[in-house]
Amino acid sequence: MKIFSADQIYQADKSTIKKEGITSDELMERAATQLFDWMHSRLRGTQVTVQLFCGIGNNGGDGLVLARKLNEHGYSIKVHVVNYSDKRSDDFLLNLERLKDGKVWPNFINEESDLPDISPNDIVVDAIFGIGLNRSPDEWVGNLINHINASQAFTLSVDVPSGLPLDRVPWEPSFVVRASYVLTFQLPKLVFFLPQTGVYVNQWEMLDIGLDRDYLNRTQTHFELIGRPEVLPLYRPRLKFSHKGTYGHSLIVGGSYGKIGAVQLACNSCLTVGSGLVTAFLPKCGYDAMQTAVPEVMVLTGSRDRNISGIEVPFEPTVVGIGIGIGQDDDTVSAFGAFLKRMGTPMVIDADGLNILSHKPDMLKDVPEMSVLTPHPKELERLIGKWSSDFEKLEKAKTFAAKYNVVIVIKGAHTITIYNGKGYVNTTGNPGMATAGSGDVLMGMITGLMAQGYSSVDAAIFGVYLHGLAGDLGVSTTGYEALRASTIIDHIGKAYAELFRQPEMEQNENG
Ligand SMILES: NC(=O)C1=CN([C@@H]2O[C@H](COP(=O)(O)OP(=O)(O)OC[C@H]3O[C@@H](n4cnc5c(N)ncnc54)[C@H](O)[C@@H]3O)[C@@H](O)[C@H]2O)[C@@H](O)CC1
Ligand SMILES: Nc1ncnc2c1ncn2[C@@H]1O[C@H](COP(=O)(O)OP(=O)(O)O)[C@@H](O)[C@H]1O
Ligand SMILES: [K+]
Repeated sequence: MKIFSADQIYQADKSTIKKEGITSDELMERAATQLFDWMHSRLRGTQVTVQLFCGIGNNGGDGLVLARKLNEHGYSIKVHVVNYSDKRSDDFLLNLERLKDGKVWPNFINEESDLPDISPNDIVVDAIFGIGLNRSPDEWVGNLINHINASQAFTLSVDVPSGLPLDRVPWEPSFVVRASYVLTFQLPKLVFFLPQTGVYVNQWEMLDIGLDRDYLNRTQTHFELIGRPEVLPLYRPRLKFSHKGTYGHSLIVGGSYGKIGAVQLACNSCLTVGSGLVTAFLPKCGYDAMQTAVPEVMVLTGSRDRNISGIEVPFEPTVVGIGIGIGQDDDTVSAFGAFLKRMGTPMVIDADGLNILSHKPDMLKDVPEMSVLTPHPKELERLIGKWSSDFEKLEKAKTFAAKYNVVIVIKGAHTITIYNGKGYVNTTGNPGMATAGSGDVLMGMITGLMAQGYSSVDAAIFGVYLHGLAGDLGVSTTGYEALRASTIIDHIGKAYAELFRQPEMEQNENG
């Protein structure tokens, strides 16, 4: 699903209004009716006080329409207009009149006003600022936002948490509503998924307000949200008359004394994701452990006991995964550099492989094009330099990926795969996966997918999604703390199955 910018969302609004021949207040009515239906279907008339904080733009207008509908259905409401500007929008003014026609008289909050009491049992509707925010809220508005945050009331934000801009980090982090729930109009917003801005959103949901499909379909975006509908078409089915050669021969190069486990995990996940053959290249000390732990994997060793030197393999691998646990000894670094020079086919490079590239940027020119680099944030920083915000991080990663024609997988909650100026934001995974070795599992999976013929970009996007899904399925049996990297591997098969599971409703309808 595409992730649109604020400007593009305004265009979508305009285009919808023009195409359907409706007025902008009709679109607002439609949007706010969705908000009301969502609340009403959950509250079912419960006598709780709903305090609505409405700005003076269209986000505030949505809040006013919602207030009118709640009032019409007998809910106990208090409406506050946060009077932060004289430039009230037409649809705000129209709906203010309609609210007054229903005998609801809002409380106007100005700079001098006392802050209203909010009980922890109230429901707060936050409709102060929407996607039109373009500078820091004034201090008194920020103080009101702090007051809402301190209330402990359930806070439902309309479209976006107020104070959160769509294209940068907040000017003042404390002047942003911490939303319990965000009901966002139709389209996901990038800020929900970035570490610096996602913290303001606990849960979120999209409400379809019927924006012009043609506009949405034809407009190109810089980011895309990756869910099941996006990964299913990438899946490459196993063919009846295939054999192990059909699914490629992966070479996993890694390990040093005390870090052989990383290679075991990567080889195991590479096999489990479907690579036809897997060979590990290790220092000698890993031989017995590897042969015992994963019998399906073939093992080659270098000449040294405790670390990798001269990487020689007597076959042409379909794809190479390299870097986990290799350390940065001088002879390992030169073996890695020589190997990069020799290999022409795309690789998956992780961990110390990336750290070596950061220390020896000359080697970057030898990285085969279309290789996949899988840094966690620290490794990324070493590679592309420091950034001042998540937005700059993404821009720098895009520039780097374009310069070397590689795919960059920025790991974390909502891993983002960067290629060709675009970012693919993953939706699976959970904090249980913040555990030793889960990155090794991912690198094995991406390698194993490339071995089977997935392109580098598809392997990265599909692999990241499947890895997160396996983690989500794993966590349902172990809980967050006890999830181990091996549990993720144990659930790769179930994750594939889950991709093709019919949703329960469809099953019921069909049977
Ligand atoms: N996108 C859609 O499809 C729809 C959007 N609607 C609503 O419209 C919202 C956008 O409305 P607006 O464009 O009126 O913008 P907002 O309601 O977010 O903000 C109102 C105005 O305040 C001004 N402003 C920005 N930052 C400020 C600050 N720090 N202090 C004081 N004033 C500031 C700006 O001029 C801005 O236009 C959306 O978030 C959504 O809630 C819905 O009504 C209908 C459909
Ligand atoms: N909070 C989180 N939510 C979702 N996924 C996470 C979270 N923390 C880590 N992960 C995932 O776990 C993996 C961790 O990789 P990495 O840091 O390289 O671990 P290691 O080096 O121990 O193998 C990445 O795929 C990352 O996306
Ligand atoms: K809001």
